[in-house]
Order: sequence, then C-alpha cells, then structure tokens
Amino acid sequence: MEDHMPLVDIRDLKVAFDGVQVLHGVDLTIEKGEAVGLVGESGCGKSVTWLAALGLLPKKATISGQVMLGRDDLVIASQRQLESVRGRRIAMIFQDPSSSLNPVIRVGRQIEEAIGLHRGLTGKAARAEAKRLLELVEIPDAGRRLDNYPHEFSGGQNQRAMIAMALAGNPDILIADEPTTALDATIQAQILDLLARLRAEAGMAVVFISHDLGAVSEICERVCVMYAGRIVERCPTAALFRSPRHPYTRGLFGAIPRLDAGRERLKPVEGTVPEPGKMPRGCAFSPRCGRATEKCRTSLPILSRLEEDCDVACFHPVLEDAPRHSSRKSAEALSMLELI
Ligand SMILES: Nc1ncnc2c1ncn2[C@@H]1O[C@H](COP(=O)(O)OP(=O)(O)OP(=O)(O)O)[C@@H](O)[C@H]1O
Repeated sequence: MEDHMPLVDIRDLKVAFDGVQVLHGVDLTIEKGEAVGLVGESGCGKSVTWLAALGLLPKKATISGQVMLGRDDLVIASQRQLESVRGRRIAMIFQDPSSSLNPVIRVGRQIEEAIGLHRGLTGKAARAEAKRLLELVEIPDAGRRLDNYPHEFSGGQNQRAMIAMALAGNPDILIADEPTTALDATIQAQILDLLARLRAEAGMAVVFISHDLGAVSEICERVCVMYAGRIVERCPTAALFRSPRHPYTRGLFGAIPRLDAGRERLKPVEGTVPEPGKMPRGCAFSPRCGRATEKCRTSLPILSRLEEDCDVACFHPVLEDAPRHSSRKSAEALSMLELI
C-alpha cells in the first residue's frame, strides 16, 4: 500500500530577503479537501509562505526547504513547471481584486482568458464556461454581467469574479489571502459561505489566511497560528477555541470580549512583532510573554506534540482550558473583531 501523501507538504520552508530571514522553517501539510486557517499578526509570514510556494516572490528572495505537491518539489521547480501549477493545481486570491482584475478589460473576457490558459477552451465554449463560473459564484444575471467592466461590479462582486477566475483551472487547492478583510460584515459572511460551499461541492482544499480568528473558525477545521516567521501552534479549530495553548494564541483570544462576564477590557497582546533581522535570541515571543523564563530567552522552542493533534512551540504552554471560548457563540463574537 502506498504511503499517505498529503496534497501539499511544506517542510522547513525558509525565506530571506537580501539576507534578512523572514521565514524560519515552516512545516505545514494540507490534506485533500480540507480547510486550514493561517492566522497571526501582520508581518508574521502568512503570505510569504504561499508566495514562496508558488514561485511568486521577487528575485531577491532566497528560498530553502521543500514544498511538495505530490511528488514535485516546487522550491526547485522551473518557472515553466510553476506556471503549470499556478491556477491549475493551486490558485491564490488576494484581498484586493484589482491585483487580479484588469480594470480596462471586461470581466467575462478575463475569466475566458483564464479558462483558455488553464483548460485550452476558446470561443463559445470559453464564454459558456465563464458564465457557468459567474453563476457558481452567485453573480445574478451572469450572462449579461460577463460584458461588464470591473468598475461596474461592487466590491463583493469583484471578489466573486476573482474567485470565479481562480476556479477557472479547477484547482485542487485555493489559497485565499485575506479575501474578506476589505468587505463589510454582511458581504464578508456571504463570501465565507461561498468559499465553504465551493469547497464542499468541488472537493477543493482551502487555505484561509486571515487576522480574524472568528472568520477562520467559520470555515476551517484546522488552524495554524504564525508568529515572527514560524508556526507556533497548530490544532483543530475546536480544540484551539477550547484551549489555546501558546501564550501568543491566548493573547490573540485575550483581545476578545468575554461572553460570560459582559464586556471585558480588551487585552490585545502588548508590544509588537520583532522586525525581521532584529529577532531576539530564543523564543521570538519571549519579550512580549508574561510566562517567559531565562530558558525562553536563550533557547528556541520547537513545534512539538502537546496533545492529540495539537502541536505547540512553547516551553511553558498554558494548560488550563479557556471555557469562555468553547462555544460556537464565542466564535460568532470573535468574528466581530479584528485582532489587530
Ligand atoms: N518583497 C519583499 N521584500 C522584503 N521583505 C518582504 C517582502 N515581502 C514580505 N516581506 C517581509 O516578510 C515578512 C512577512 O510578510 P508577510 O506579507 O508574509 O506577512 P503577513 O503575515 O502575510 O502579514 P499581512 O497580514 O500584513 O499580510 C514581513 O516582515 C514583510 O515585511
């Protein structure tokens, strides 16, 4: 019997820009059809992880480690191989639709181009497929809207059009990088519903990059928390909400009002993420951590198994549960807050 092979297996991924290291060895697996959240404050390396995986970083970036997609290692793949992976096997969407949609080309034409590129369809067949995709992402009157320019779409509709383009190549995995951050709460919820539905229907894996733990909990069954270029906690979503173990994760939850005690004073994590190139010795979180000891300031904790399916990189993980975050209700409360 063949060994189990995840859809994507990222091993010890490191990235430096002009000699300054920003990713310090990320290990992450994505299984077929699963939804994984990647959360953490701005600058902790969420986007760089996937831009590196897809060969989309500028030339000044130095990358090491492995990004296994099946038996192919994308870190050593040629540009030609990467081009055949992007969109067709792994698609990525961003917060700002203007990064993918050209304002002077009709929406339908752009989707047709993506269909042509990835699946070789042209003419009427591409047009029909573009209409199907716009319908799939729930744009009303899709046939007519194909002829609109992006400025004739609302923000949420542009986001949907971008998702339709991303689906043009039938990817195995969709990387959604803050896809809802710029949208108001109602549209945000609709886009999350759409991603969840597409995932269920297409059997596509989704990696959801976000600051918003609440939004992540809506669609992801697993969450990876990143801090300063490393994964510091990796857990099923339910377990993470029941008992965040890393003091940083707990700090992120601390920025949230308590449900059982009215409105608590918000306690965001004090201090800021260290700049790349100015990392403290030992654990990068130690200068901000109330539990840090001398050991934390001098040695680096590695990500290791703490309990079933939960990995934590901390010498002094929090072992008490956090009952106030155990319910779906708390997840809903969380979704109302941006964590940074
Ligand atoms: N092209 C680049 N050149 C130099 N440094 C970069 C470049 N792209 C990213 N970085 C640095 O890499 C680090 C990780 O950035 P990244 O964008 O992955 O963070 P993030 O967690 O996705 O944050 P955000 O939520 O703000 O997008 C940051 O310190 C950032 O300044």
